[in-house]
Amino acid sequence: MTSTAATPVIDVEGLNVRYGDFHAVRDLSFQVGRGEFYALLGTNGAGKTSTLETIEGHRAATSGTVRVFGHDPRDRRAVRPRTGIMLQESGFSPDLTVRESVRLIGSLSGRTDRAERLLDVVGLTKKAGTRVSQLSGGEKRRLDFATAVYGTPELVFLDEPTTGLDIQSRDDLWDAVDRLREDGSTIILTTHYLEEAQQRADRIGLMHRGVFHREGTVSELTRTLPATVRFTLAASAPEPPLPGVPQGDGSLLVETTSLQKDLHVLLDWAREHAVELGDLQAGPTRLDDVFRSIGTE
Ligand SMILES: Nc1ncnc2c1ncn2[C@@H]1O[C@H](COP(=O)(O)OP(=O)(O)OP(=O)(O)O)[C@@H](O)[C@H]1O
Repeated sequence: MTSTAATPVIDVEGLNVRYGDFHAVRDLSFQVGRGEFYALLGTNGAGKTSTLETIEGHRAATSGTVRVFGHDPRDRRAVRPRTGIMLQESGFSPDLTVRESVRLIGSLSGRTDRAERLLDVVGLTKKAGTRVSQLSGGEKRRLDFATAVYGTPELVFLDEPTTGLDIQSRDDLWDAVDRLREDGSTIILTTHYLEEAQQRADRIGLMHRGVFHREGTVSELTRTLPATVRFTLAASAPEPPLPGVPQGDGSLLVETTSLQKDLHVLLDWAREHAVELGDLQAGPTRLDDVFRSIGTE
């Protein structure tokens, strides 16, 4: 889904956040529609946390308007029952058990759910009676997720949700997010694992120094940067049809904005001349490349 619904779940207009003289978020505007998966990404210090804290109702905007479900996010009674938040650092009481933590934090949300269901979702059933102080870092993260999605909130904030999780736990978490989406939840993700956002987000806001460097779907973000084709040629091979830049490892690197067309040209040429393209690799533009381009533009 790429379009925002008529009434956005999140509506940010001309948001500014200042810390004294420092202007951390500058005239930021964006909307997130019902059921969308939106990733807010950016360089260190870009203003993501300042923006999210304002949307979550934890921080007042210096100027501009922020609406969540059409309400001021600091109107906790209107917004909190519809929202689940997985922060980077949890505030669990170390003496409570896993089950007690889910029940306590879940009950504060005003929603209903079953702690056993959530513990099963995050693979903590066997740890239900364990005290939080005895959980590993990854287990605490899974508990964070369980409490954030208690009662299937309409809007879920996931702040670096997979940090510290092993591959199986990551896959399980993303499966659970898929199920939330099937139930219609809107997801806001921040992460430094760009491939997670690239694979899953409907739209991405890429922040740098308080503004959007780019905003749009993954293909809108990557479209303007070239993809790459890399290969080696025998010394006796004729001149290839695409200009390649020799690399230190002896390969040739071709940058292209029409990957499929240029690959055809190259493969047709290789067949025609019976040339072998050694170690052939073709890579689409990735979000990492867009990030790297921030420093060069
Ligand atoms: N309470 C504060 N007082 C003064 N400056 C602050 C405060 N909080 C954040 N800043 C500054 O505002 C800028 C944006 O910070 P913010 O935490 O929103 O960025 P971020 O995009 O979340 O960064 P990161 O990816 O490094 O976590 C940074 O330069 C930061 O130093």
